[in-house]
Amino acid sequence: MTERLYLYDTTLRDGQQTQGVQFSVAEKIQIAKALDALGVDYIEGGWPGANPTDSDFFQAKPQTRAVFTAFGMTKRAGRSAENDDVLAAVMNAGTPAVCLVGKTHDFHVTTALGVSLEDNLDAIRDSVAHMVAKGREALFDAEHFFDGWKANRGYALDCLRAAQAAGARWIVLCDTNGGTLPAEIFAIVSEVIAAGIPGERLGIHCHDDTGNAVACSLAAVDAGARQIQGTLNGLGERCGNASLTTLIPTLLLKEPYRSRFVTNVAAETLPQMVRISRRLDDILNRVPLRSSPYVGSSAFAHKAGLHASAILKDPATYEHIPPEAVGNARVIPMSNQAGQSNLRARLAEAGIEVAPGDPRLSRILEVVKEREDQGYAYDGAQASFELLARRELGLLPEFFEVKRYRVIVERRRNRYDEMVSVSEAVVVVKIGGRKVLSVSESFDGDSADRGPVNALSRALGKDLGPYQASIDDMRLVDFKVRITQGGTDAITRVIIDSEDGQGNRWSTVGVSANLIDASFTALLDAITWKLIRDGVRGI
Ligand SMILES: CC(=O)SCCNC(=O)CCNC(=O)[C@H](O)C(C)(C)COP(=O)(O)OP(=O)(O)OC[C@H]1O[C@@H](n2cnc3c(N)ncnc32)[C@H](O)[C@@H]1OP(=O)(O)O
Ligand SMILES: CC(=O)C(=O)O
Repeated sequence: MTERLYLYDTTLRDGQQTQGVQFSVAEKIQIAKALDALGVDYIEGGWPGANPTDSDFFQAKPQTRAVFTAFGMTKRAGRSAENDDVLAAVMNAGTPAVCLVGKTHDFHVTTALGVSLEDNLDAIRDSVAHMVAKGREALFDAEHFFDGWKANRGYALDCLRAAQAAGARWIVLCDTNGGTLPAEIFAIVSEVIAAGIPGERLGIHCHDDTGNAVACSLAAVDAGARQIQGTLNGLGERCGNASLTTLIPTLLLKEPYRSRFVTNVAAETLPQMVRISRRLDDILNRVPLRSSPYVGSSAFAHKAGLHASAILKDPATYEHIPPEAVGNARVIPMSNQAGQSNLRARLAEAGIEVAPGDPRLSRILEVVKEREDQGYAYDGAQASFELLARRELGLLPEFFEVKRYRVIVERRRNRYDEMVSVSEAVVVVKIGGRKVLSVSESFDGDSADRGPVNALSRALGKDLGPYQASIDDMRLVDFKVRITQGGTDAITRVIIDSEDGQGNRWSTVGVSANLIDASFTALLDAITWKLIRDGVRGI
């Protein structure tokens, strides 16, 4: 028989405690809607009263199927729950559920709160009873529970019992400092259940300080807890919380969870995981983590020749699930780890069929390996790889020839008498028999200079005659620089990501001892690849 497992999302509260993350009200609304579509049971929206954004968000929150939850802390000593203004702001948000964090580690009660152990028990009892009396579903986040258990298990348990007796629907065991390991979590949750707090009322809230938040959450479920708290992409204080982006596919696809439990997340929603994860990164303006389980762009990337060879025979040889199950895609990148199998797969993706054993395949592999030895990296720059292969196969048309280019960077005063930098680029290309000179400044008068590479990109893309229509919707979206060897022989590798109006995105690479030359090579590849993709004919 299957058992119900509840998912509680705290992206909008603990996720907002991530260093560098600050959601606006509009962003919180977008994320709440995405979480609701995903099917989590609870959405913790923030701490009303703690800051204007959270207060405004609770006023503007969307209608959701998920139970909307406001977060706060137990009442402070010396006043009743009824008269605590911080708690009143939380209750005034009017949510059907309220989650209050309270101390369960004796050391924190005496040191952080500076109150007696009995006063803290009163605060838990009184605050939970207050929520229940107001008709709210009450959750109690037992802060530092695992450390508290190890220091004084009798007291930690008394805190849970106080919340239980006052009517808390859920008692959530928090590994607040994130230092507890999975086996210990399993043992302690088992002992808590044996001590009389039923698993159907227990939740788990883990932090990832040892990289084990997901494993710890699963260990708590193995021991009997029936609610998991987590965040999208594992956002959260310090190293983050248990990632729901990892947990949800695990619970739905992996045994014993798949057969034992049912969650509110429908199997049909699973292929949305990559989209939801990337949407959050977009909102945060973060580059998605390639190595994220299930949803990262490398989660199904098969770089090594042995892997790629077997994958082409049967993907199950090196994949734990089909990538489509979570909305991801298989990638077989080219690099110096590759063999002919990677190469043929990549060429086929680019629409180039080459027969097995064709001697040109070995030649392309040799060139890739030689160039990677010089500092190129093709596994993150597939468009440059395709151009290299086409060149060796005689399939690269000539579009234009770069005769020369120049960039200057000048510091000068603007009209407000402020010192500003101005980058100016000149590019001369020959298209057919015609020479074209283009000049561009990456400065619009008053605002900040956008740099020499931006100026070069604008000059190169300014007038390419017959090709202009194809490149007009191109834009440079990311620029990464890496020094591949230090000292006076330093080599610079530049990777440029470009995008067009149809949302296609491609990466190109350039390498040189000179940053500008490396950038120019990558820019040139970006334009050439776009012309090829658009089926433009050469001169
Ligand atoms: C484990 C977690 O992550 S819980 C979530 C934590 N989240 C946050 O802290 C973000 C939102 N917090 C805030 O905006 C502010 O801290 C506020 C508005 C809640 C409080 O601000 P301030 O009144 O200025 O207090 P400050 O932040 O300096 O300190 C927290 C106070 O709460 C007390 N406190 C901490 N936990 C609890 C608790 N569970 N119950 C009652 N009081 C508590 C502390 O002892 C401290 O009191 P003190 O000032 O008398 O020493
Ligand atoms: C409540 C919470 O966020 C914690 O204890 O980590």
